[in-house]
Amino acid sequence: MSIAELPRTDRTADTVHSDTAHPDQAHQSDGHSAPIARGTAAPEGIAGLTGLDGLRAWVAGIADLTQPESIVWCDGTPGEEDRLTKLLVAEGKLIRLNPEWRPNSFLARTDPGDVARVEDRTFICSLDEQDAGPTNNWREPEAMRAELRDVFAGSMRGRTMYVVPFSMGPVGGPISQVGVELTDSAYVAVSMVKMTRVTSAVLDLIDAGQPWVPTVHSVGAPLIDDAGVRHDDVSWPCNETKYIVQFPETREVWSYGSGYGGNAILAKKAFALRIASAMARDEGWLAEHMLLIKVTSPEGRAFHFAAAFPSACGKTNLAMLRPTIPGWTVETIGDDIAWLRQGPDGRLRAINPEAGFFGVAPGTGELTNKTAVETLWGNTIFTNVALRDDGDVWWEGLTEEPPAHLIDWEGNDWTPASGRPAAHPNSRFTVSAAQCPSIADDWDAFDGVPIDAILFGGRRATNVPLVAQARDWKHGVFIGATVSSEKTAAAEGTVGELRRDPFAMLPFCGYNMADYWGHWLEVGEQLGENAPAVFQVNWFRKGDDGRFLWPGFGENSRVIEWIARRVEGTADAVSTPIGCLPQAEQLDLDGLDLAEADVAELFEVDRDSWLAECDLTEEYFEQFGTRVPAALRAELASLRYQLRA
Ligand SMILES: Nc1nc2c(ncn2[C@@H]2O[C@H](COP(=O)(O)OP(=O)(O)OP(=O)(O)O)[C@@H](O)[C@H]2O)c(=O)[nH]1
Ligand SMILES: O=C([O-])CC(=O)C(=O)O
Ligand SMILES: [Mn+2]
Repeated sequence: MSIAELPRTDRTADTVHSDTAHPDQAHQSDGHSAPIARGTAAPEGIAGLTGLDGLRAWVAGIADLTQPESIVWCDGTPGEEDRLTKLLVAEGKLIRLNPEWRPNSFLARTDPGDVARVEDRTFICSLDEQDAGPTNNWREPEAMRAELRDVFAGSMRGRTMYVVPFSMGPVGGPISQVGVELTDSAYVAVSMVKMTRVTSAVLDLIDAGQPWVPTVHSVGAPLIDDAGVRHDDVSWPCNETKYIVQFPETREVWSYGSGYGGNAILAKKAFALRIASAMARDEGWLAEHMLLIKVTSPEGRAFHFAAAFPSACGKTNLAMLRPTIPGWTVETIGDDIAWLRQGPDGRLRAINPEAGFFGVAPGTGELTNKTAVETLWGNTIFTNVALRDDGDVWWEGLTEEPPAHLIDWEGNDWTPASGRPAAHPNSRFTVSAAQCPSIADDWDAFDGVPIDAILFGGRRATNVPLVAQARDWKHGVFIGATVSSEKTAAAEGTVGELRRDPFAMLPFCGYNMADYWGHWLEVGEQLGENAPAVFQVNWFRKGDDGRFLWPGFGENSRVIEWIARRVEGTADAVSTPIGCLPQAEQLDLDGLDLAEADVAELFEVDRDSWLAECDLTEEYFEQFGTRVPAALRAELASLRYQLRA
């Protein structure tokens, strides 16, 4: 057996261990207090918790607080995953899919109230409110710690607490970081194994003194109540009250009440973006909501692009793009998060810190994203998709014709006449990156890949052209800072509402957004001549009749080609106030059935609506006061000047 089962025998978390456990895990913990009980938000991070002793003390402290029935240390081995998924099936928390169609794959159905990220329950608890900024929910750290102490007290009673040590990025790599998630959800533990590098090698790094990020997760549904009475479990335990809390100074995460991936797989949005963005600010690098691809031209030249699009705006699809134009290939490096740092050669280098994909199911089909469909052949956890009568899964867009009968994501009978989606719009798949047929050979390169271009995108029915190139880095930062996009089902709220989502980081920036823009400007200065080219793209512009003007998906390769040619210096552009656009004949539209009027509209820059957009930008900047970098105000002034010319 590869897991150390460590049942608690009393409140000091005495442990027994299996003979295959990491040698140091066998050490009996001594019930030191956890960081939550330190009573101070002093920015010493986990300085007091270095080494394995520090880790054990922290685990014991959290166990004291949350009172789990047993503690299991995870090491990410296949045997462990098998054991956990079998347990989840036995508990009715996962449905095993028909192995004939989908080997070693499972379906989870969440509570209908726990289907997406909860942005209004996501908190940045910096010491100074101004450091969280107006776009984050701020709470005073001490007050939040007191509140968390209350909600986490006894929250794991009757459950197992999993200790999940993980590396973001290749273990020991120069851009990588390590962390540990404590969770009372086996679904989350298994998801972490697919999404990150869970291995006992992380414990060796911690043992050697490497700093690590502590993260705590509880579904907030103890099985034993205050009177000591045991209750039956449910298939998706969660709590109506939710907290997703980041302490950027002490680099800690606390998540309570939700089992949904974006709220509970804490290595992902909470650590790799909210905490990591604050680390990156302090240390001179970038933690971004970006996909990473390697693009190879017919002549064999390789380019690497990073692209930031808001949630459910096409990152996974672009990361797995199948070019429709001859001679070009696109390979996948990452689909959601990138960490970027200037390398010894002066260039900006990027890694994908994750090791799996937590992708949107609806809209993923043979015609739109065949690579994803192939990636999902087996070893996949599906959440909130529909179940077919033959024991396989289905979602809107997987096939053109829906099956005649399904069980929908809420467990009810469904037919095409039901008049509601069979899969939840934010239903997801969780699968390891290694299974992706388009994964690049160097996707897990120790020191990352050199970035040639950065793309910013959003979901805009109007105004924003198919593609435009920023004049320089500063203009690029202005474009990134002012992106607006229609809201999607990836977060609770009104779908379709237009909102500013700077750098696609609105829900993920762990500090003041205006300071973040300033940080980007500084990184640009540091990169100088080596700074990547910056572009804006929009696959989602619509005609008056409401249909998409651009076919998107594989056809986006035509835009990728133009971008690569711009980087290479072999494609021309026309200068407009908002940036450099391709002339129609410079973009390869061969074989596309596009009306001339539609092409014209795709590239239209309407001066009046852009001037109106400038007014909104000025208004938007106001909330950040004097923290808005002067360079961005200058960009706004220059844009207005050119639009009025
Ligand atoms: N019309 C159109 N739709 C697209 C295009 N690319 C992606 N989509 C759709 O947009 C939705 C979200 O796409 P994803 O690629 O999963 O988005 P994402 O940015 O990875 O989303 P997160 O995982 O939430 O960060 C899916 O329903 C896609 O089918 C495109 O080029 N055109
Ligand atoms: O975090 C999540 O729930 C999924 C995701 O990638 C996003 O919303 O950007
Ligand atoms: Mn995402």
